[in-house]
Amino acid sequence: MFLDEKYVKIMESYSLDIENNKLQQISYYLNMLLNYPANLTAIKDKYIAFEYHVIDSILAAEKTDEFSNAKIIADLGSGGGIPGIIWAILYPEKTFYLVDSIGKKTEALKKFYHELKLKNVNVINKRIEEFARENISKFDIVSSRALARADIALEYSALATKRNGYIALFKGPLYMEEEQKFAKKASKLLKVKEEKIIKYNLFEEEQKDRYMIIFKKYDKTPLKYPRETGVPNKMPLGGSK
Ligand SMILES: C[S@@+](CC[C@H](N)C(=O)[O-])C[C@H]1O[C@@H](n2cnc3c(N)ncnc32)[C@H](O)[C@@H]1O
Repeated sequence: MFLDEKYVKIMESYSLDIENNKLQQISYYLNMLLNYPANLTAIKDKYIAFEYHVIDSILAAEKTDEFSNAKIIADLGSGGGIPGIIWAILYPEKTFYLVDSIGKKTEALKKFYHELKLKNVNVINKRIEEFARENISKFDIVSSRALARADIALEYSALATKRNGYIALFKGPLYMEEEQKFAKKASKLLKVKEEKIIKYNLFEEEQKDRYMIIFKKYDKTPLKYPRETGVPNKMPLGGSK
């Protein structure tokens, strides 16, 4: 399989060392993602997409210690498969559940994992609120990227997370400025606690700050959460938008 040297250079610039066969699979995935007939990502330049989507997913996982022991992980609102498909390529020994309510996205995800011959991916076409009620305390880590404001993402994630497991939210700097106060209110109700904030940078020149916000589930989440489908987003636990 052809491997674009520029991807290797980008990886090196972040001091990342990924086996060649995995990098080839990631490059094949990115090619499918960017050329898929339905629009799955706004970014059309493959090198920018590589940095914005792929490096973001890799750095987030590598910098999160909790990730190394996790065996079963959910990616809520996976869209075109970020981070779920990239993580499934990188960590074949872990099992991933990728959830999205939009049928054309889950169809694309099924095609991608089939083409990539991934054996560790489950794609679920469902609203997250329903998925959570059917998968209580199942996951070591429940993660999401660009899904919703932090308090809403927490309500979606908490029930399906194991006790002493983690919720991992991909966020930008606006988390501290705008979302943290909402997340705090929701955390108390859901029995989760913000444990740490992991910072990393994307794009050398612009130094784009990215954050993984890690919450620990310290007790059982009351079964009334997540509330009925659509309610978490309409009436967020942290207060009105
Ligand atoms: C902005 S996209 C992000 C996709 C991907 N995680 C990424 O970073 O590129 C958010 C995705 O979440 C899905 N989504 C939002 N709310 C949802 C819900 N309540 N249940 C299931 N999927 C949901 C949408 O369909 C969409 O594909």
